[in-house]
Amino acid sequence: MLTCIEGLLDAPTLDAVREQLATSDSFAPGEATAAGRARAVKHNLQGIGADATIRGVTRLLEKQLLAHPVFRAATRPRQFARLLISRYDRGMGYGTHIDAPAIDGVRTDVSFTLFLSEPGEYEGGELVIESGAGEDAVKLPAGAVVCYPSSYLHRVEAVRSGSRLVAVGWLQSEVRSSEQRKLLFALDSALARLQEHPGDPGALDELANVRANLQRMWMD
Ligand SMILES: O=C(O)CCC(=O)C(=O)O
Ligand SMILES: [Fe+2]
Repeated sequence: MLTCIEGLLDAPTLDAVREQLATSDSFAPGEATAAGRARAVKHNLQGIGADATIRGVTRLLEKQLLAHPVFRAATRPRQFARLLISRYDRGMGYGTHIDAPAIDGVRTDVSFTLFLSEPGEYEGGELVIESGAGEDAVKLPAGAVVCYPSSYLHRVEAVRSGSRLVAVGWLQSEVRSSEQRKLLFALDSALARLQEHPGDPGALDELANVRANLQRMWMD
């Protein structure tokens, strides 16, 4: 399941982050932070983790992500494995790969991309995610995040013009199974909708769906 959350960063935070990264020259070839087969297909620039600006930005972004109720409900974070700032200038991309199962000893259950550039600032650069149902090409407004199970193959199409700036990250979830996370997320969102509008028919459909899926899961 893919979850897209718009407006995760508010405008002042987004502006501050972009300003700091625009004046930073702390980017290096991204191959160093890829392992295995991914290394050969990774062509981008990466914020250098030891740099004070990059560290400050990644800390701030982690805080914002953890403070967002929908991000929390969708991912149920236990621990971030890593957060990286990535830049794709013209001609750069990242071929089809699977993310490492663990980073620095932390299991990766959820991968996410937090967009820092507006879609109109670059051509190409779609994040294409291969879920069981086919491919989704994702290109979101600045300040939005997409979360997906780390078990999905994915790629970043070559940037044809402009520059694509994102924060990418991985986390271990309190709920290891993506199927179970999806059910809990559906329950959370139905409950929130019912609290707001008692009897909301969309929320009742969602509850009926969760019930049927649980029954299917548990029935012999
Ligand atoms: O830039 C992105 O949206 C995702 C990059 C990616 O797949 C990775 O760094 O492993
Ligand atoms: Fe990846």
